Amino acid sequence: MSDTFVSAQLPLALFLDDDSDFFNEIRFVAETSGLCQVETLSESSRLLSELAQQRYAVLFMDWVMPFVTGSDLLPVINKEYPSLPVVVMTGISDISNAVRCMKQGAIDYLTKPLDANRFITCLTNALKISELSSQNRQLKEYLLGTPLEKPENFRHIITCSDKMQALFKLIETVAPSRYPVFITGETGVGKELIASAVHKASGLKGKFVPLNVAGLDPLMFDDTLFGHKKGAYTGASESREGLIGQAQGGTLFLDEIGDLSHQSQVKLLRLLQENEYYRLGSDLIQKSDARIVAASNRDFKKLLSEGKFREDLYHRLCYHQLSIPSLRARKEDILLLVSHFAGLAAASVGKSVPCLSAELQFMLCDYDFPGNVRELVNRVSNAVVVNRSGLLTQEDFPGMTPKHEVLGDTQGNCGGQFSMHLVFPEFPTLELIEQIMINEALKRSNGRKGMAAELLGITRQTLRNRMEGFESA
Ligand SMILES: Nc1ncnc2c1ncn2[C@@H]1O[C@H](COP(=O)(O)OP(=O)(O)OP(=O)(O)O)[C@@H](O)[C@H]1O
Repeated sequence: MSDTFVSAQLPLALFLDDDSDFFNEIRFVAETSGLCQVETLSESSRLLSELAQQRYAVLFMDWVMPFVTGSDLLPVINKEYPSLPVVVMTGISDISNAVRCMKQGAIDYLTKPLDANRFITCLTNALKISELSSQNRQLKEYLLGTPLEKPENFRHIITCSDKMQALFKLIETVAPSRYPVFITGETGVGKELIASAVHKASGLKGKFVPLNVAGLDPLMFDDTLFGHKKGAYTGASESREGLIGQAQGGTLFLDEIGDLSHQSQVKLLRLLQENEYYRLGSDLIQKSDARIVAASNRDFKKLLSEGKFREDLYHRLCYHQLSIPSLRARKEDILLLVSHFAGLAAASVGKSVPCLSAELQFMLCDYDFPGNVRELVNRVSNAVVVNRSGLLTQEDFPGMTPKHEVLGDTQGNCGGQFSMHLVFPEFPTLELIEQIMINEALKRSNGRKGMAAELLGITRQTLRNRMEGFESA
């Protein structure tokens, strides 16, 4: 291993090459660039033990080397150190080799003899990628690692998903800033709930004022948002404050912002730029300090490219962005939400909370819920109201097509229409069936034992005992 060059604060780049003349050239250029410290290695067989020390920000690696070649090493490096940017260096200046390296995961490709400018650009890019992936890692650790500062701000959102926990952490980070927040997510994922959590976490003393802008023509938008002066138009017998006035010192939540007319987009842009507005019929400037939170389930890339939404307004609105995962991307929430809303629905009609048959639980977890939580709430509430037996089954959820066939009949009993000989040529033992069911439940619940136990209709402890039974058998 050679000496270390330049300042100790700089990131460390490792150069692997069996040609020591080439090292001198590299060292000189990298050293004078002041971008990084340089270490060199000439034996490719030592590379993996060197990387195991996790000291390097980037790796420049020769492709053609005796014994262990670049093509032997690259797949291993990508698997073991996926965030380490690797640049391949070789004397073979053919495109197909370059394409091969990039396909195997190299971020760039340099040909020898070295072009100093090209080398510096490549080094700068590699260091930038390394910095970004390290920031990304730190952010991920932060978002998942530390507990929420004020979990009470999120109490009304039912979830056990890590993705939602990470979103809550992000909300705690951005909420105190006064800049706009843009919330995206499919219909029914809970954008309004998240907007109100942003307001709570912001600590703003004013009110949370929601406005759904879909279907508001420009005049209605102006009147609702900005208010009017008495006599502003025929029928305006009293002056009206407007929602932006009500949101003073608080948060204005603009839902379905993708549906805003062009004319209203201009008005909103002015409000965001100047924090000023006029009431209809008045030439007195009003000041606003309301924090704007907007939401949409529309495809903004498409709206922008079709010219249906102003780019300048979009960029102002999405100073901070929050993206809510769909329910099918956090299936672990499904049964939790079902049981919460079944409890609420039962209480609202004075019934006791019904149980869920095992195959219904399978079906619910298997279903995609295109309407997300809203669809789940509606389906569960309807099922609880119409059910009379106290056991919810597939029959109580009409029109829901499971992706996979569910074993069993609609009464919650296994058997019925199911042709067992198609699956088991020989009659299976109960133990075998149990093992298959437990494996399937663990698969569907991504290994979460609590949820798997719920799916199986047994306690977590029973599941644990049965699994231990298999292991010791
Ligand atoms: N995690 C959750 N916990 C409890 N209730 C939820 C959750 N997510 C959504 N809901 C409920 O689901 C319903 C739909 O949520 P919301 O209106 O916030 O959806 P949305 O994303 O704004 O939908 P749209 O894009 O159609 O306006 C509401 O009744 C909301 O309270």
